[in-house]
Amino acid sequence: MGEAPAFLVDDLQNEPLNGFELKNGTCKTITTIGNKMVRLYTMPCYKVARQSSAYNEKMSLHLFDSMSLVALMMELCPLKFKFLTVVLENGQIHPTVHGTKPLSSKGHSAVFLNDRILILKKGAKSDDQIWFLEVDTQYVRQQQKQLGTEVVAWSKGVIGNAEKPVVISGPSGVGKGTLISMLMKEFPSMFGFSVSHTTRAPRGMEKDGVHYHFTEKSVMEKEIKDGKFLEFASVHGNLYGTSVEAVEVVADAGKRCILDIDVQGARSVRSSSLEAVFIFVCPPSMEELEKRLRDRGTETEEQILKRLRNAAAEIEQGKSSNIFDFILYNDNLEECYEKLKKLLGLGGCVAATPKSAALGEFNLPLDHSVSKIDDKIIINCISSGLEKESKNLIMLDVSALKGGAPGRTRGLDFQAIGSFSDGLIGMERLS
Ligand SMILES: Nc1nc2c(ncn2[C@@H]2O[C@H](COP(=O)(O)OP(=O)(O)O)[C@@H](O)[C@H]2O)c(=O)[nH]1
Ligand SMILES: Nc1ncnc2c1ncn2[C@@H]1O[C@H](COP(=O)(O)OP(=O)(O)O)[C@@H](O)[C@H]1O
Repeated sequence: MGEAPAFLVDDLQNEPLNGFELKNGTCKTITTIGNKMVRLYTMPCYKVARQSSAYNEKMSLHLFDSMSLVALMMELCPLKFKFLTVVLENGQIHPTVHGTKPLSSKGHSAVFLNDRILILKKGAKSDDQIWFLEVDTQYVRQQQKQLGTEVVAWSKGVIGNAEKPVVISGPSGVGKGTLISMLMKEFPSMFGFSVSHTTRAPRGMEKDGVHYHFTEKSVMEKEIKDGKFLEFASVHGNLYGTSVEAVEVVADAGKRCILDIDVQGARSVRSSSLEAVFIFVCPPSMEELEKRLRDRGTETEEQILKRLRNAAAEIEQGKSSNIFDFILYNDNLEECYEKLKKLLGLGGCVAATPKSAALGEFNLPLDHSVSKIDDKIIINCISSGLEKESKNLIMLDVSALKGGAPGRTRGLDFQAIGSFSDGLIGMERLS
């Protein structure tokens, strides 16, 4: 994060170009988005001789196209290449770049989609082929307003949709962790836990990367500034937060994500673009809550008292705010668990199989051309056989995009719509 992207943004008045222009074999893709002109540079077969002795062995001479070149230059010598900056009006600025940028590829095609650019990486693996560079989306505009700088944001494109994540909140000691563990144990292939970051110290049995990502306050604050977090809050004197990646990796694995976060975090998620189911867990009484906290034996007396003080306010907010879709009373554990399953649609004996969010097999060959008709991107894949050249047409539907930067852009759909060779178009060759 924080690097400048591989394009220039010019003032429109300098070169009034409307719409989208993709010049095959030339060095750039030009498009206008909002009040910016975006040029995506491609430099096929650009020769890079490594100067730095530290890298001599690994990469003395390479042929790079734009994306691999850019990826490497940003990593190895970011200051030397001015084209890795955004130019606005008369001045140059380095935009804040959110999201994870694509790694190197053998080339790319780009398609303009009003507020963002769709990038198809050539020869990449099926789960790494489709990327979006957001230039004027709601997320980008929000971030620009907040940060007071130009912002662009990367997100990876994913075929299909993920199931709505489940946000579970409630006071400390109410039984959230216990209920979540039961769910994950009974439905291991269906649910995945969003591993939060926290600045609190690990408890005896807690493992870094499993229960939490234990981190330093200064590190977490920097990552929050870089846009890595979906939400964060100060809870019981420590910083807690859900990284964008923590939720996306669960959905990438085709699982439904469960978030155990406090009421402030739930409120932030509610007002974010992430659609989720919100559940608040209440104790049967404050006395029972205190008993559970004390019996758990993981906190000092001071910490217990702090958690109990915060509990009353949390319960009031949980019940009265319109953040939560459901309120569950955790009196008898088994009964509460059954209710939880029911409201997640798991009431019957057989649990529904989650829809896999993983990418289907979609291999974009090096040789292809791209065109756009409304919300459909038509990719014309050309492959040369022994005797003749054949072409396959793939349609990528971008009409139902969901999510987006700085995480994943979901809701993509693709279909093979035909093939043609010898000038005949159709699913079958006519004889
Ligand atoms: N906002 C927010 N709250 C979190 C996150 N992770 C955990 N929490 C909340 O922080 C509070 C304290 O969590 P923890 O220290 O594990 O204690 P416990 O709830 O007593 O087990 C709980 O209310 C959690 O739901 C997070 O990523 N974001
Ligand atoms: N319904 C229940 N009845 C009695 N004890 C419970 C119940 N639910 C959870 N507990 C116990 O209460 C303690 C706190 O539960 P935990 O899941 O750690 O809470 P939280 O994650 O909300 O802080 C644990 O020792 C757990 O075994």
